[in-house]
Amino acid sequence: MSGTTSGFEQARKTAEGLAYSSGFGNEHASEAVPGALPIGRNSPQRAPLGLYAEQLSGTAFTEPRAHNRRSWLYRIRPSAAHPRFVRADASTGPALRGAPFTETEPDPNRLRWDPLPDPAPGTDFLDGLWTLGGNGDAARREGVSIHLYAADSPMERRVFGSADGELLIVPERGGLLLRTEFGLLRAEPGHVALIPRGVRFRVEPLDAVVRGYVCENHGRPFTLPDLGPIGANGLANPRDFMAPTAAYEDVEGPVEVVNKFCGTLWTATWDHSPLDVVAWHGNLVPYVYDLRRFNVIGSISYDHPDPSIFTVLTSPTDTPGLANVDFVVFAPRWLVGEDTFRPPYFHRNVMSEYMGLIEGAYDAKTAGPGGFVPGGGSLHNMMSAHGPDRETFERAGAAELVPQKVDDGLAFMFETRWPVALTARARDAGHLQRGYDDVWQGLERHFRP
Ligand SMILES: O=C(O)Cc1cc(O)ccc1O
Ligand SMILES: [Fe+2]
Repeated sequence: MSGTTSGFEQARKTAEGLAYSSGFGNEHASEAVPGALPIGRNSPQRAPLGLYAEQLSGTAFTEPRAHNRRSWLYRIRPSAAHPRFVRADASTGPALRGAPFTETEPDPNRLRWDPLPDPAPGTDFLDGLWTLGGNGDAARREGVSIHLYAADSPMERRVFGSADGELLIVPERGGLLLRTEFGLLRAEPGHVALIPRGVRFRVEPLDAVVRGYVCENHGRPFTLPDLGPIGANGLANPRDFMAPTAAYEDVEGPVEVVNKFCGTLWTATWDHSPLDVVAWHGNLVPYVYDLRRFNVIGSISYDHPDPSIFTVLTSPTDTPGLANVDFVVFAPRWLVGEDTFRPPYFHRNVMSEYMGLIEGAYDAKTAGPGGFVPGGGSLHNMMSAHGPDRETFERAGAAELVPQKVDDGLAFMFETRWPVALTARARDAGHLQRGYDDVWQGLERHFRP
């Protein structure tokens, strides 16, 4: 079916009033049929209601309890009952690529893209994935892949999952209904959805055209950052992360299951839907989070704090304090700094920064066509000098420093430990802006010794 009005209206109806279970990292539990969840044990001799018990591990069995993530799924058939996967041909996700990224040399230049072109009619979420680039190596479970998507059609009799990492989906235009093994999530622009590594799902657009960004995290699972002296509350509060409640598909007949594995896509046609989980419990679950619930903390005296203060989720590495990738949001907030240049400062950063815009404008960049626009993105790789454009610099240097509400936009950043190498497609894209460097032209010398 193509993206007909009735398609997304039906999906909207389904998405209305979805029930969620709240809390990041909790031991959640849910059953779609009473009695489906075994009590007091994970793997009884015979699971209730004739279901199969299956464990899904997101961390090694032996990782410390505080980091350990796993869930138990009670399903109509075990995932093991599937035919052989074969390499997907180029017609499946033709613009999707994986880490390691070797098509181009990492580029020290500041780069910016306009939004993806509209999808060809009949494009579903998976076919609509377009990889910008990334770093690390999916097989070594480190680094990230950065994708964008544009789609207009539901994934029908088609399910996707990435063995390469969890997927942080950031809708920018149009809502998504995510039908996952754990149940249904609705993600609208301003929300993010987090699908754990390997969890299978399919996407139905809730609007005629949907567009957004995806951070595929090959490293350790995203977690909430420590709060240190901030205290016990603040930034993204755990209770605002919503897990689905169990909902299953009892569908026989061919379903294409696509698996992203070590950077490439593999496909198999199953004789039933893998979204057949009737009950589950555990702490490895998908979430949806409303970025507007982010509790923004910043300076109430002077200076512009580093953007790490805006970290929603972090994927740690073995080096204390060093992230594989941080997901950072620039949410509505007050600026009150005295004798302070209030927008982001000029800087060169050892980390590499990919930024996107969900709506409105970003306070370091001039809005409007040819600028940093919703659906577009910028890449400032390791040590690339960047910061406010000329107009912003001049405006902020002359501004009267009264309290100012920044509430005209929602921007985000994937900040990652290694440079992002582009796909050839991203390097050669028609929507790559030429002349991005010019935004820093005309920053004249004012030095008067
Ligand atoms: O480059 C950017 O716009 C992101 C950013 C924001 C900020 O407030 C401080 C540093 C930084 O890298
Ligand atoms: Fe930056």
